[in-house]
Formats: sequence, structure tokens, C-alpha cells
Amino acid sequence: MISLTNVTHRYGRHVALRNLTLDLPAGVSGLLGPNGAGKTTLLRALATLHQPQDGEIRILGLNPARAPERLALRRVLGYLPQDFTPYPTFTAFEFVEYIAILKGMKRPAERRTRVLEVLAGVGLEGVAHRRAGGFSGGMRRRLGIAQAIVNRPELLIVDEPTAGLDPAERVRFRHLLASTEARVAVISTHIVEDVTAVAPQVSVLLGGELKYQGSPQGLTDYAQGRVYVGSDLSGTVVQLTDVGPRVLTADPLPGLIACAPTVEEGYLALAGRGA
Ligand SMILES: Nc1ncnc2c1ncn2[C@@H]1O[C@H](COP(=O)(O)OP(=O)(O)OP(=O)(O)O)[C@@H](O)[C@H]1O
Repeated sequence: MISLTNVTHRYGRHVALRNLTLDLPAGVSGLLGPNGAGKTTLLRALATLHQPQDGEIRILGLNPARAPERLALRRVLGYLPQDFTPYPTFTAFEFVEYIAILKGMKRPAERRTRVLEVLAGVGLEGVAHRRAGGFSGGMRRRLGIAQAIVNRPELLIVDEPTAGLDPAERVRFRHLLASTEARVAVISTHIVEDVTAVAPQVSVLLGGELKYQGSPQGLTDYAQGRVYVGSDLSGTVVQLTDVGPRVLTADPLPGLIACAPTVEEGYLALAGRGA
């Protein structure tokens, strides 16, 4: 569905994506990585907003480097940027309808029904006619999700969709994503739990390079034999438990009984925070 071959993206001298080769299958894929790993740079390339200097990208069989194919991709794209800000004087309804019009949804009655449907899907039906300028950060984020899915996109790219959402809204978002009609969806996040809940496939970027691709569960291997409970252990405390701190250590500690790692601990071990 999406394939990248030797993709390199630079900002001046800074290399944000380095020789990245990656295939993403149909369905939902998660993208994890610490700050500055290159996630937004990759998603912006997939959303056809910029062209990497080297390498090739194919999305749904189309090449975003060619203008007509880029246009064809934009017609089927739903995109939530990391820094999404709606026009403050537009109501939630007006803003999502405006995006729907830009996406070519021509029939007014059908379009309005769909706008109300997506606003209800993100829990904003009660404030549909309030100006977005007065929305909280979480409400703005939900409005961003609504505008990304209003056109039933075949290609859905969402950058940190759950940033600032409360736990109930995060769960609602997972249900929404699980029911997406998109042929391919890519979601970037820092919240490992969000990815494991919605994405059968996850990729981890570090310093612009692909460090892992596979199931979320497969990430646990990186922390295998490195998670213990005990206050006298040196390492990263990942959780406080009734019987002492749960610690991710740099190396296995022979003689001690290790705990089964979580996906988050696997990710932390891979990202180097456990060392
Ligand atoms: N417009 C830009 N000009 C110069 N450098 C940039 C620009 N955008 C991003 N970078 C740099 O490229 C690297 C990758 O940034 P990017 O925003 O893609 O990372 P990210 O994984 O999305 O990070 P975060 O999780 O903090 O959003 C970082 O080192 C960043 O400082």
C-alpha cells in the first residue's frame, strides 16, 4: 500500500530521514519514535506536503513526486497535521464542512449529514455550532480528527492524534480508527499503548532510521530478561508497584528473576532509555 525505497530527507545539512526503506501493508500502521526521530517528516512526505531529496515513495500505486499523481493522492487523503489549528471564527460544523467542500463533497444534504456524523464520532455534536477559537486543546484535536476523516479517505495520515486527549477520548479515538474505511492508515504517536490498541503493525524510527518493523508484541523482545522489581537495582524505573519499583536494566541480571516485559518496556529498551 505504501512503499519507501532509500528515502532521505534533509533540512539544510540536517538529515531527518536517512536512507529509509519501508513497506506498510493495508490497514492501520503505527509509527513510534522519540522526539526528533523523523516521524512528522515522514508523515508530511506521505501527505504529499514535501518531497524527500532522495529515494522513491509509492502510495496506493501512485508516485507523489509526479504532479498529476500527487493530485490524485490528495483527493483520497485525510490528514491530521501535528500542529493542526482550525480557523478560530469558524464553528466546528463550518470548519469540517469547509474541509468537506475542499475535498470535493458536492451534495449539500449528504455533506451536512456526514459532517454531523463525524462530529458525533469525536464527541463534538453538542458544540457543533460553537466557534472553534474557544475550544480546549483536546476539543481542537478532536475537530482535527473529524476533518481528517470527513471524506472517508482511502489514505489516512494522522500525526499525534491523541496528544492532549483525556483517557475516555483516547478510547473513543481507538474505536473510530478501528472502524476506518481507509485502505491504509498511518498513525504516529508517543503513546505506545495507543499503537498496541489499534495497529497490528508498528515501525520504530530513531534518528531518521528504521529500527524495528513488526507486531507491537515483537517489541517486547528488546526488554526480555531486563525488567525486574527491586529498589536496589540500577536502571530506569518504569513503574512503582506494591512490592517495589519496576526497573528496566541495561543488561540482564543473572540470578534475579526477570518479569515479562510490556510492549512499552520493549520500546524503551530499543529506544535506548533503559541503558
Ligand atoms: N523545518 C525544519 N527545519 C529544520 N529542521 C527540521 C525541520 N523540521 C524538522 N526538523 C528536524 O528534523 C528532525 C526530525 O524532526 P521531526 O519533526 O520529523 O521529528 P518527530 O519524530 O516528528 O519529532 P516529535 O516527536 O518531537 O514531533 C529533528 O531533528 C528536527 O529538529
